[in-house]
Amino acid sequence: MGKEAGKSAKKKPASKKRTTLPLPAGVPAKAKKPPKTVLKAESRHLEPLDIRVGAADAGVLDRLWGTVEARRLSGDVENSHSARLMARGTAKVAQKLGEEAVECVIEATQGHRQGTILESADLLYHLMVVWVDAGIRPEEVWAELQRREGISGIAEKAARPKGIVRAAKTSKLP
Ligand SMILES: N=c1c2ncn([C@@H]3O[C@H](COP(=O)(O)OP(=O)(O)OP(=O)(O)O)[C@@H](O)[C@H]3O)c2ncn1[C@@H]1O[C@H](COP(=O)(O)O)[C@@H](O)[C@H]1O
Repeated sequence: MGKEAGKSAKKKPASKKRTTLPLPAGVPAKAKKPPKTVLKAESRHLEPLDIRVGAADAGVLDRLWGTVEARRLSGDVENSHSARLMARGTAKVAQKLGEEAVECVIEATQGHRQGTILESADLLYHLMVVWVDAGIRPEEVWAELQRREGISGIAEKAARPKGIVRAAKTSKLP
């Protein structure tokens, strides 16, 4: 067999992969199908309530912050868990937040709805202790959240100037 004939014999079968041809101007590109995990999350519906909610709303966070701040001012380490925790220093306060976050992650990953609610409450309590310890008022965080309202996370990330992101050594929101 000649050299050329050998080459053609070894020729791979034509790839079944579809090639994408450029679309004519004005024809919108077909939206890419989101990953399965995203579709699964989107298909989830709100479950019946696991906990009796009564008149509870997010205002409870403001009140909790106020209570923890009062405990900080009182310095009553005998009777207050919050005062005792803050007396152990910022590193301990932050460590507790991390631990509660991990516990919340475990419950959520395992799909334990009730456990996720309970761990979320622990997490938010310890977040309030972090804010009080750091001298942060809830309104400061609410204002930052409000500033971000309506800004798509994907669009915001795509719009970040790459050079600045590299210089700041962070990919977090500014
Ligand atoms: N929401 C909470 C809340 N959630 C959890 N915890 C306590 O957080 C602690 C977490 O327990 P852990 O064993 O994980 O932590 P730890 O006892 O510090 O143990 P170590 O990590 O030091 O080993 C428990 O003692 C819980 O009771 C809370 N303690 C208080 N609050 C709220 O804070 C208010 C003020 O509480 P005091 O500061 O205790 O008056 C209360 O009225 C509540 O509204």
